[in-house]
Amino acid sequence: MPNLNLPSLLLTQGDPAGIGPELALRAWLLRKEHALPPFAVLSDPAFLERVAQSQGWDVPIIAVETAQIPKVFPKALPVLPLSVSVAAQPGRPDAGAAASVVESIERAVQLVRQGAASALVTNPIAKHVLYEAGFRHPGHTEYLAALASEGTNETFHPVMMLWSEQLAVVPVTVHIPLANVPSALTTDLIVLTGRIVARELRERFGIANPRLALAGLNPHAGENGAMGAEDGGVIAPAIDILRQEGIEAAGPLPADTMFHARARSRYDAALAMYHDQALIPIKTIAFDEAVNVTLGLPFVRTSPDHGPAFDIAGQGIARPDSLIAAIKLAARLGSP
Ligand SMILES: NC(=O)C1=CN([C@@H]2O[C@H](COP(=O)(O)OP(=O)(O)OC[C@H]3O[C@@H](n4cnc5c(N)ncnc54)[C@H](O)[C@@H]3O)[C@@H](O)[C@H]2O)C=CC1
Ligand SMILES: NCC(=O)COP(=O)(O)O
Repeated sequence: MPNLNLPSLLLTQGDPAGIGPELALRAWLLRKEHALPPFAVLSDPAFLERVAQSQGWDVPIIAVETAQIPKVFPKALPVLPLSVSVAAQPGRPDAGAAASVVESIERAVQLVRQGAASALVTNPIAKHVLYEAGFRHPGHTEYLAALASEGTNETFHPVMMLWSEQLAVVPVTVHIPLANVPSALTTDLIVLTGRIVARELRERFGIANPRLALAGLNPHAGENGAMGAEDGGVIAPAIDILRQEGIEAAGPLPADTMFHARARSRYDAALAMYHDQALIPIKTIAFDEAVNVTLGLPFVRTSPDHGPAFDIAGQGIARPDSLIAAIKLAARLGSP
């Protein structure tokens, strides 16, 4: 049975030509099996009806306001209608759909900030498609931080964490070209990221004394400076500062030997220095289960670990596991 006592979640539409819309429908179909909390999708109800029909899935869709989500959820997929209609051909991304993608994210953030829902689960977007339409943020992670600070005097440093039962990883630098990583990597940035991760593992994940492991940047963590200066000159000083603040932090560790099973048992989260150093191990170990969670925001945001998978969109073969894991984690972290 779906657990109707849990607060409602909001799912964004994601790229309508990708697998996000069909995964939202699948998650609703699997709601009882996975005891999912009530959720609604911010999209065009007629578009989602067409997606369900094209797959031959029996998913009644009802346009709602947030207060109605728990009541409607057991019998139909609640949808918060957007101001625009949505049309898309599976696997054929079109920058013309960007307005609906962005509205879905913005309205979901607004509603969560107003307390009308407990957390946000974003469906995948293709960043290059949004860039074509003038979107200026590297991805959700950075965009959500900008939305979170709107109308306040606060700024938020968003931290991307990919989490699974087997491994949690955090890229310290995120959506930047590899060539820019060494100059973007500063002791301050690593310390700030480590503090946020330690705090949220404690406060949101309930780990009393989080253990962090920090990767080096260069082969063999720099081989005592012979293979790069960042490990000793930038990362090691950050680890010293984190330790002085009482945070358990190991490293800089050679990245090639810190992700096997025995090594993973020694830490709660690995801080990697760039995107692929973090995401390759977790997507190799736990592609179907891992969840992307943004730390450092004043609200909970999770997402599946994968992208819009245009190559299989509309075929009904995309696995809903990571979206379901994202819904479960959002419910857990968003519970009062
Ligand atoms: N949270 C987000 O919005 C994310 C967005 N992206 C975006 O995705 C776009 C495309 O990236 P790709 O590298 O192609 O990654 P992708 O994750 O969309 O696809 C990579 C491969 O994994 C497969 N795959 C992905 N999800 C699957 C699922 N649920 N079930 C079965 N197979 C699945 C795809 O079919 C493809 O072969 C990029 O533009 C990137 O910006 C990537 C990751 C997360
Ligand atoms: N590879 C993960 C990813 O790109 C997710 O980015 P975001 O849209 O969640 O910021």
